Amino acid sequence: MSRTGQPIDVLLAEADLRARVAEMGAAITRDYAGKHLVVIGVLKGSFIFLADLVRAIDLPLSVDFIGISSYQGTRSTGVVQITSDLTRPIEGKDVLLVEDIVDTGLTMKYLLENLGTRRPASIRIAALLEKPARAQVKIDVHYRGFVIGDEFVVGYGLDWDGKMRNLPFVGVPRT
Ligand SMILES: O=P(O)(O)OC[C@H]1O[C@H](OP(=O)(O)OP(=O)(O)O)[C@H](O)[C@@H]1O
Ligand code: HPA
Ligand SMILES: [Mg+2]
Repeated sequence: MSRTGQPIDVLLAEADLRARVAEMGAAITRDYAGKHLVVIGVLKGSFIFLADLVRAIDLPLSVDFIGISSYQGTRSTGVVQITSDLTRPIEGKDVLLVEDIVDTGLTMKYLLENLGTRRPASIRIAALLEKPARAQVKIDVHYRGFVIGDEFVVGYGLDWDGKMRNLPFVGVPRT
């Protein structure tokens, strides 16, 4: 395949992603009716999911991003770092944190603790994927796209060493 340089087995096709993101957007629209949401994308992995999800939410909202990094290749270093911070305070705001994947849960644990100290009115997580087999901490994912197995996945924002984020589907590189 030209975008990857190696074969990828499709796990979630474009149509599966589109349908599930529409459902998630509808649920969020219902739950936050009458409120103004602050949608926070966790960079870089969330950027494609976030772009599709916000277009499925029929509410007034703002978007901000926080840059986080902990993975090298296919492994979590366990050390979570903020590489770029939010541009606005979230005190008193209803925050929806948007992630591509909750894997060990360490990134989300760190973010919930860090953002929690900024005193938002509420904070929930929308994650496209959750990998419970690898969880090291319990994270309450309020809006979950798909539960997947223990495989390392790429595409739709998810990378392998910085590459393959631009695949329009979620797949598993053949090893
Ligand atoms: O639950 P965890 O085991 O912490 O893994 C999940 C996090 O790891 C990935 O980000 P990464 O640190 O690779 O940065 P990226 O989003 O820029 O790819 C992914 O996008 C999540 O943010
Ligand atoms: O399965 C994964 N793929 C890409 N990035 C990731 N970050 C945590 N888990 C994954
Ligand atoms: Mg990554």
